[in-house]
Amino acid sequence: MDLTGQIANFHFNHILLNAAGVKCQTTAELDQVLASPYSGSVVTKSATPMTRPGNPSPRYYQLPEELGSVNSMGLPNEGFAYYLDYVLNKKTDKPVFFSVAGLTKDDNLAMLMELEQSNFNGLVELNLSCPNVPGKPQTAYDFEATRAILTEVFSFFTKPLGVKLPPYFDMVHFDMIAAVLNDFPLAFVNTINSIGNGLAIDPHTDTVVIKPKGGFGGLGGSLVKATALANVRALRERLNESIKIIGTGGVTSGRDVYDLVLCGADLVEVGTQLMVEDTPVFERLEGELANELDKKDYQSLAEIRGKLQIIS
Ligand SMILES: O=C1NC(=O)NC(C(=O)O)N1
Repeated sequence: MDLTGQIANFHFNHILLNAAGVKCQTTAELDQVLASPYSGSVVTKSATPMTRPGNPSPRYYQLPEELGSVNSMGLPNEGFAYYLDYVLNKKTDKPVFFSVAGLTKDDNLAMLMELEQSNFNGLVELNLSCPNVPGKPQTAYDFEATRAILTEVFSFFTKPLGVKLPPYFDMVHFDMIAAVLNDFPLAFVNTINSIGNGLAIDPHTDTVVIKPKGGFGGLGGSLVKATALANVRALRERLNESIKIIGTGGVTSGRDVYDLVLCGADLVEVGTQLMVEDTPVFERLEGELANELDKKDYQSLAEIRGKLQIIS
């Protein structure tokens, strides 16, 4: 059974990997994801130029009844140089994603320039959608700002680059972001980032569940699955076929992986459920995915990729 994926010149023997932010802040975590026989890759925690402690704790909360998670981490990371050192020296035959999330356009441009001039031979993800830095907007909700930064980036960047997008909820917004992205030689888009600024309440104390921003945080896990499917499907229908899609959000079972591929995903990322189960989740999900394909006598993901049927 062929459960592989392809982005640019990179072949992935398995389509599952971590979502940026989960199990990827330290070299030990990155090594553990890469070491899983069922992960196809790893993505680093989104890097800022300098190390960052992030927001005050509690800043991550697992919702009851496996509904999902709320987070306001605030981009805690070891700093750009730490991850560059890791990816330049790590021996692996799996493609690696390097995620950057500068707090300013200049920070993003500086990090991308350093990556461009380095010997890094993986894929780069420009995170335009972190919802958790107080006072900072999710850039990709501003279509002109997104066009402006991509114009500057592609004036010098030649390595495989993708963007991490926030979820959109309006068909016109799908049209507008696709019109921007189709003007650039992107290798991929990764959709969705968490659904920004949700709120959860502890019923025992009548209190919010995380400290930053009065309790407002990004939503992940099963409660975001319908939005993740919609964003993968809408962008697959609108983007040039040269722009591949990483589907992220709402994955807790092999059927969820199958559904994202049905909507057009080339790779699939796991966030909240990886926090819950750790790296054994990759083996469980791939096994369940293979069972789903078996049920319908499919031999490969290629047979179902983008093949979601509508009611005519
Ligand atoms: O892009 C991000 N998305 C999230 O949901 N959380 C992290 C963070 O807060 O660092 N960043």
